[in-house]
Amino acid sequence: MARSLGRVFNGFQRLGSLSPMKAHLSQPSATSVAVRSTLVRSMGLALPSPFFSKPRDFSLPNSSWSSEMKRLYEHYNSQCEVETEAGEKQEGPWRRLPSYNRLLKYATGGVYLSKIIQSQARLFTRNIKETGAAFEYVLFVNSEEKKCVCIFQAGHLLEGPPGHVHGGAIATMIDTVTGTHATILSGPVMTANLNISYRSPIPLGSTVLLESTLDRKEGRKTFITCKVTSTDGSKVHTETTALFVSINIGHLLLGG
Ligand SMILES: CCCCC/C=C\C/C=C\C/C=C\C/C=C\CCCC(=O)SCCNC(=O)CCNC(=O)[C@H](O)C(C)(C)COP(=O)(O)OP(=O)(O)OC[C@H]1O[C@@H](n2cnc3c(N)ncnc32)[C@H](O)[C@@H]1OP(=O)(O)O
Repeated sequence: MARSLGRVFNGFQRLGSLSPMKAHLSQPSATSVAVRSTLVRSMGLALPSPFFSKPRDFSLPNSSWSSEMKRLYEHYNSQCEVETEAGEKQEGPWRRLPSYNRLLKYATGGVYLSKIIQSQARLFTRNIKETGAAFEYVLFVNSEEKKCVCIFQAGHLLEGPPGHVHGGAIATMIDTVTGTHATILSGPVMTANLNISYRSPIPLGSTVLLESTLDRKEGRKTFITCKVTSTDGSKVHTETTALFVSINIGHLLLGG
């Protein structure tokens, strides 16, 4: 079981460090086949087959996305693959992270894992089916700069103060972005501390940017900072420092 979960996190880390072009399009060297099959097993990146249905990737554009959300998506997505002077395509500085409503649902594994699969659990930010109603977001990672950006459109079900986004929903997105970033940087982690300063309210329905940056690593501890701003950067909504502690995944699930 722990080994299966390890594969999930390894797949996640590889998404942060390997080119999707390399993983999916290059000649099938032994390494790329191994990487690809790990990703397929652990992250549900399966190709259509009679035996598996393809999971929904929630981070792709849908009709609820505002023009600003789409514009920013295109801005980062266009930097995931760039063209050389010779006209060849190669990986760019950014990579889009796919997003599913269950981290473990598409992993294979032993008896203990199948019990988890049978449960009704869903990722908190991806459990509302109506598009645009709650958390619409997409993450891009820049391994070179050790940065992660998230374009987030807050739907009408996230209301806190009238007409504005609930502070807990904002914290959820900060935890999601910094937690994902820390996992890419350090493997399996748990949030130990989130320290959020709320500077200005976020209007409901608006699109904002979350920028997560590695501050430093000290042993098992990964320190990350995160800023939420308006999309033009002129308004700061929140400033956060976050601490993630590396864990043994088997220890977490067995409660030992
Ligand atoms: C299934 C895996 C879960 C992780 C998932 C994360 C990301 C997944 C990635 C992608 C998936 C997609 C989306 C993800 C979405 C959201 C991510 C959400 C992540 C969470 O939402 S997760 C839930 C909330 N989270 C908790 O439920 C944690 C409860 N907690 C504990 O489980 C323990 O508390 C733990 C493990 C944190 C540490 O326990 P431990 O026994 O392993 O280590 P220990 O206590 O010895 O601390 C070691 C060193 O950290 C320092 N330290 C510890 N805590 C500190 C604090 N608060 N402030 C300052 N320093 C602290 C110590 O001072 C020491 O420092 P030093 O070594 O220098 O002495």
